[in-house]
Amino acid sequence: MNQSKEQRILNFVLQNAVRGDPCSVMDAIDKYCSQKEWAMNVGNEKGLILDKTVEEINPSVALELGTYCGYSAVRIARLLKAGARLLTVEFNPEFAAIAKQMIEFAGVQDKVKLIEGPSEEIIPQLKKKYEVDTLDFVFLDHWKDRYTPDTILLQECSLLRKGSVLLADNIIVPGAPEFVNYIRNNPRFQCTNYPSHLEYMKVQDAMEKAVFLG
Ligand SMILES: O=C(NCCCCc1cc2ccncc2s1)c1cc(-c2ccc(F)cc2)cc(O)c1O
Ligand SMILES: [Mg+2]
Repeated sequence: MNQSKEQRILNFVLQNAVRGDPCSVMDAIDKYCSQKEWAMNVGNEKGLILDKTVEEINPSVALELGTYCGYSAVRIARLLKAGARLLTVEFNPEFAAIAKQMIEFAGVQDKVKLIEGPSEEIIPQLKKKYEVDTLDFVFLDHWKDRYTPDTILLQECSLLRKGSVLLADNIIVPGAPEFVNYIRNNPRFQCTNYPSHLEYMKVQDAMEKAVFLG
């Protein structure tokens, strides 16, 4: 049975990166996906915006929606302080299996909890089942038409507190126009747009940061 693209990405990492070295894992994925096969990792350019946001917040509890191969989970987890944790949610079992191996190879598995399932099911479980009080940081990188309903769901589940930061990928491509409209017109959020480019391409993209005002 021929391999999936995601399996080929993982194999390239296993053969070209250094076990326990998150940066070598990120570099290997970026090298493969820019030279061999495009894939929807956040990439290095938007990854730097993600890094700066995470470093600014220094979150104790972070949530990622849309794990894919684990590139941004590794990227976020490498910056977390001792005792801090990332919960990352993936819907696709094949992707989750790849991401699990990627996260373990990078050596950040102690900081990352990979949860398999749809975001609308997992979010309401975060408090009781995953012992979350509130979220300091949320990275939205899953289905673009789920950004708005899941942002509403996070509020309904009292998972945001004054100062919680949302960062959304793909504001231009594939685009999340309904989310941009919702979040920029919502007085409970303070928004900032970060122009960038689609991963591995010379195509305009952007990220949107939204700080919850409580
Ligand atoms: O769809 C994208 N990302 C979401 C994948 C959906 C996976 C999900 C995770 C999950 C977890 C929990 N509940 C439900 C879900 S659904 C995505 C697509 C492109 C792109 C850009 C140009 C193209 F020509 C073609 C694709 C670029 C990107 O950076 C992306 O993030
Ligand atoms: Mg994305």
